[in-house]
Amino acid sequence: MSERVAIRVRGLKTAYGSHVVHENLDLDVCEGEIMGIIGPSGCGKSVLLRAIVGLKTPAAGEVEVFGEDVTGVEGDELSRVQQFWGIMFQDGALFSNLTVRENVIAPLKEHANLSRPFMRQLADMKIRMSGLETSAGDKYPSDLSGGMRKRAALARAMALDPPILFLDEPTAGLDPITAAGFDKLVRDLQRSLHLTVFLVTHDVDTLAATCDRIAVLGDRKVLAVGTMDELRKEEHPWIRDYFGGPRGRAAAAGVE
Ligand SMILES: Nc1ncnc2c1ncn2[C@@H]1O[C@H](COP(=O)(O)OP(=O)(O)OP(=O)(O)O)[C@@H](O)[C@H]1O
Repeated sequence: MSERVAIRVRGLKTAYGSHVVHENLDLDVCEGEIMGIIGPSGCGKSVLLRAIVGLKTPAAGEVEVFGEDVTGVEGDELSRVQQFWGIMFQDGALFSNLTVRENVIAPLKEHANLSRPFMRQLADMKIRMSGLETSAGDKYPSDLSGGMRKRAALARAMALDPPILFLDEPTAGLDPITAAGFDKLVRDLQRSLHLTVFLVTHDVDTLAATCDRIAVLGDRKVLAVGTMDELRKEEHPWIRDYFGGPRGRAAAAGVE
């Protein structure tokens, strides 16, 4: 992890009508780190992700990515800055009428002017990097298991070799063994490609296995940021319950 900030959020406010989700939220994610984002259900983890990647326009505040102001960018400008990141949405959000290969090719078609055979080669490489057989490229999302769909979604998120990955609850709905395999994949890819990863999760095992630091959201802002060991010393009741509960203790024991 470097000291260079990959994602800088300052004074962020987001709202849906009169419902304010974030207010005066600050967060720095350093280049080359996996930052876990946790917090109670409905506290605004996914909305924060959406605000950073331009899918939710902030009511106030700024978002910078690699020093570039990306707040509220639109049109061609949005299309350009979108190449900084790949996103894996909570439900995978694969196009059900396209094969896995065509799903991975979709962002290449949109953002890169490449020949069809080259796009195919690149897509197959990403499919293999995600731990799937090349033959999975011919399958439709409905033909895959939940774990394979997640890998296919990760392959698509990596299609354009983005330096940043946004992962929204990547292990939700997976059995513990499949989830652990996915955690390892994320960690291995992050290390080998020096990715910056913004990872929204409820899964304390995922935090323990993958994250360098963790940001806890609550009360419309970031309550605390730190390593798991640092956060375990926090007095905030939700943080104490999260890390001090049976699951938190079991995850901690697993990494000791
Ligand atoms: N499109 C929308 N319209 C109105 N309100 C929304 C919309 N999207 C999110 N919200 C509200 O914003 C708040 C934060 O939602 P968000 O999905 O970010 O929570 P979360 O922390 O990711 O929750 P979870 O852990 O349950 O996935 C919630 O109160 C939610 O109802």
